[in-house]
Amino acid sequence: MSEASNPYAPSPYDEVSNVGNFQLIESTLREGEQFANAFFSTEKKIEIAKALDDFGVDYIELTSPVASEQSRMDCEAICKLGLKAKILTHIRCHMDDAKVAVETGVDGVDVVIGTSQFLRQYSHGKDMNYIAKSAVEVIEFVKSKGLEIRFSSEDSFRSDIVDLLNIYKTVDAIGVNRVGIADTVGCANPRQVYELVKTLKNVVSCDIECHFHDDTGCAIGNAYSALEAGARLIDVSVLGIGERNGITPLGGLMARMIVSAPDYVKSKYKLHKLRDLENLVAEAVQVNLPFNSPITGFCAFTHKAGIHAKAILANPSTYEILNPADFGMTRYIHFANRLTGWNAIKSRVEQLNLHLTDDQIKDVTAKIKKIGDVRQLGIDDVDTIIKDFHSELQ
Ligand SMILES: CC(=O)SCCNC(=O)CCNC(=O)[C@H](O)C(C)(C)COP(=O)(O)OP(=O)(O)OC[C@H]1O[C@@H](n2cnc3c(N)ncnc32)[C@H](O)[C@@H]1OP(=O)(O)O
Ligand SMILES: O=C(O)CCC(=O)C(=O)O
Ligand SMILES: [Zn+2]
Repeated sequence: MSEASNPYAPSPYDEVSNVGNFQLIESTLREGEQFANAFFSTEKKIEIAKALDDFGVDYIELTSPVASEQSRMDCEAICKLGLKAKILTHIRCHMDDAKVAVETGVDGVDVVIGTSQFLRQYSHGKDMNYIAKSAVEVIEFVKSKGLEIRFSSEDSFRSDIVDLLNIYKTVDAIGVNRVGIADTVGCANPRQVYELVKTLKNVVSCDIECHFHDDTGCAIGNAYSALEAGARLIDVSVLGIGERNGITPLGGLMARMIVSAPDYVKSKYKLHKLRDLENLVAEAVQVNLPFNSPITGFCAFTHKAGIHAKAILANPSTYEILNPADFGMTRYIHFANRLTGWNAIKSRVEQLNLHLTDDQIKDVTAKIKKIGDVRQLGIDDVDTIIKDFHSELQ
């Protein structure tokens, strides 16, 4: 489908939308390292960074170099790989951290500080004046080293809107490359995201980056809303790994975005590498790929009920918004169950290279459903039922 005739594409009148012009800040090696199971050796970090680069992400964000001596050395090692993606590290809004960060060889620094009352009171204990003063100091210092700098307000959606807009205005005025909005606790909904991004867009001239946690299941939807409202960059991690239940997953966002901006997504990202990338990270953090992951979940392109199977066989678009071939995947018609129908069984009969009339196929389908009523069926069971039925007719 061309983007002009695509009903899921942004309207041409929607001037602020970046749905067809977004960038990814890939944070598996920063936010993802905050996932409960994560421990990445230097070799594993390098393998993941190379795979992310090959996939085509725009930025790779790394753990703060002040987190530990090895974190600092790993940051330096990844910077030396000469990847196409720009390398960022993520630090607190403090000169001590900034001084270490700029020596690692990164292309840019992502600086963050909590602006909500919760974090101001219980995390760093600083007021907005102090935050603004230290932000200006850190930003000017990082810029003086010729590096990209992003300023982000942690817990943006529970921060006072006037405080937020003031601090963003201040950092924009001194030439920050991006400002970040962070839904640190996953409390925001798509409408709130749209409104905040749209408001911010009228206040700053730099790009807007967004970071969404998935505590309430909105991380992909919120990312989409942010882009619709004019945000340019979205933070993702492979499988969404991060603090608690994580952030916007790379694969899930690709699924959403390919529907709305197919040409852009297909030309920019090597989508057929997604499964290998997810397997690499899943193995590194010792989890299985979730069954319900968009695209790579084991049943993401499996069709089971007879009504679905019939229509899918006639035209896959009936029950698929994503084309598995775009991701190097294949669809599967699950016919070994009592919800099957004669059209699915007919397709299996043809695969087995047997010849039965439609009435005969309906009879054998009834047999399959009868057995499927009393026990779980496997492919072999159904093939045997079909072959026996066929032999008895000879
Ligand atoms: C929402 C996010 O995910 S933000 C990114 C989170 N990433 C990390 O935390 C990186 C890994 N962290 C670490 O290795 C450690 O926490 C370190 C090295 C950064 C700090 O370690 P410690 O000095 O032992 O402090 P600790 O972790 O107990 O507490 C955090 C400190 O940072 C301060 N702080 C927290 N956020 C910020 C901020 N954005 N800007 C400046 N200072 C901050 C807190 O006030 C506290 O300082 P304190 O020593 O005066 O109490
Ligand atoms: O730096 C940011 O924008 C986000 C930091 C973070 O991980 C969060 O607030 O959840
Ligand atoms: Zn986060």
